[in-house]
Amino acid sequence: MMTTKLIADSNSKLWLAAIKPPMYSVAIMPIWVGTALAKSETGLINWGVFMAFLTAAILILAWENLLNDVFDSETGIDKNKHHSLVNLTGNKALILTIGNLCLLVAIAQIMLICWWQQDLTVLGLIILSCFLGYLYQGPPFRLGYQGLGEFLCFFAFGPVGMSAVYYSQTQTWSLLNLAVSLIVGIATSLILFCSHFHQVEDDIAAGKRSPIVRLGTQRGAQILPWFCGSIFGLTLIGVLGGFFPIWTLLSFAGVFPAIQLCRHVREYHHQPQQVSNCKFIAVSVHFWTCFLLGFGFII
Ligand SMILES: C/C(=C\COP(=O)(O)OP(=O)(O)O)CCC[C@H](C)CCC[C@H](C)CCCC(C)C
Ligand SMILES: O=C(O)C1=CC(=O)c2ccccc2C1=O
Repeated sequence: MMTTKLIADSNSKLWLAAIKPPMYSVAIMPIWVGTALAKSETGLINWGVFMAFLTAAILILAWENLLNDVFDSETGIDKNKHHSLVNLTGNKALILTIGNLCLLVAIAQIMLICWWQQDLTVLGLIILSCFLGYLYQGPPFRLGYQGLGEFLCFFAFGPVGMSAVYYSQTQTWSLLNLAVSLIVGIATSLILFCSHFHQVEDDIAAGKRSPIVRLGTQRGAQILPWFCGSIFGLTLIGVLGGFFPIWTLLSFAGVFPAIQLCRHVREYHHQPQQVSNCKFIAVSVHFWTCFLLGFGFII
C-alpha cells in the first residue's frame, strides 16, 4: 500500500517535471509586456487580440517543448532524463502528434488576429519565431547543439516575438518596444543558459556543445552576474535616458532572485544535483523583472 503511494507520488512528480508549469510564464511575459507598452502609448487594449495571442503563445511553447522531447529522443541526449515525455509515455508518435496539434491551434488563433486586422504581419513574425524554435532542436539544424540556442531564444522571445505582440495591438512599430524587447529577450535567454549547468555530462556524451560545455561550469557561473546585470543596466539606461517611466524601476525587484541565482550557481555550479534547480530561480528572475516592467508602463 505504502509502496504503491510512493510510486504514484514519484510518478506525478515526473509528470510535473516533464510538463514544467512554471516555464509557461516565459510565453506569457512577452505578451504582457508588449501589450502593456501598447496600452501606455495608445491608451487602448484590444482584449480579444490579447487573449488570442496569450493562448497561442502558451500553445507554441507547449509545441516547442513536446518537440524538444521528440527530437532529443532521437539523438540519445535524453536517455537519462526520466521526465522526458517520450520516455514517460514510450510513445514518440503520440507526443509528436500532440505537439503539432498545439502548433496548429496556435497558428489558427494567430490567423484569427490577422483576419481581425486584415493584415498578415503578425502571422509572418510568429512563423519566424517558430522557425527559430525549430532551428534550436530540429534536424538537420539542431543549432542548440552548437551552443547557439541563447541567440535564437533572445530573438524569438525578444525583438521578433515582442514586435508581433506590439503590432497585434497597434498595427504599427515602436522603437521603445524594440528597446524593451532587448530586456525580455535577455531575461529569457538567461533561463536557457541556466538550464545547461546540470546537463554537462549528458550533453558532452551526445555531442551537444552548450555554452556551459564550451565555457565550463566555473566560467559560466562567473558570467552569470554580468548576464543578470545587463537586464537591470538596460532598464536603468531606459529610465535615466527618459525613455522608460520611473515606475519601471519596480522591475528591480528581480534583483533579489538574481542575487540568489548568482550565489547558488557560484556555490554549486559543479554539482549537477544541487544546481539543477537554478533554471527555476532564473524563471523567477524573468517573471518578476518582466511582470513589473510591464506594470511600470501602465501605471
Ligand atoms: C525547448 C527549450 C529548451 C529546452 O532545452 P534542452 O534541450 O536543453 O532541455 P531539456 O533538458 O528539457 O531537454 C527552449 C528553446 C527556446 C527556443 C530557442 C526558442 C523558442 C521560440 C518559440 C517557439 C516562439 C515563442 C514565441 C513567443 C511570442 C511566445
Ligand atoms: O526545459 C527547459 O529547460 C526550457 C524550456 C523552455 O520552454 C524554455 C523557454 C525559454 C527559455 C528557456 C527554456 C528552457 O530552458
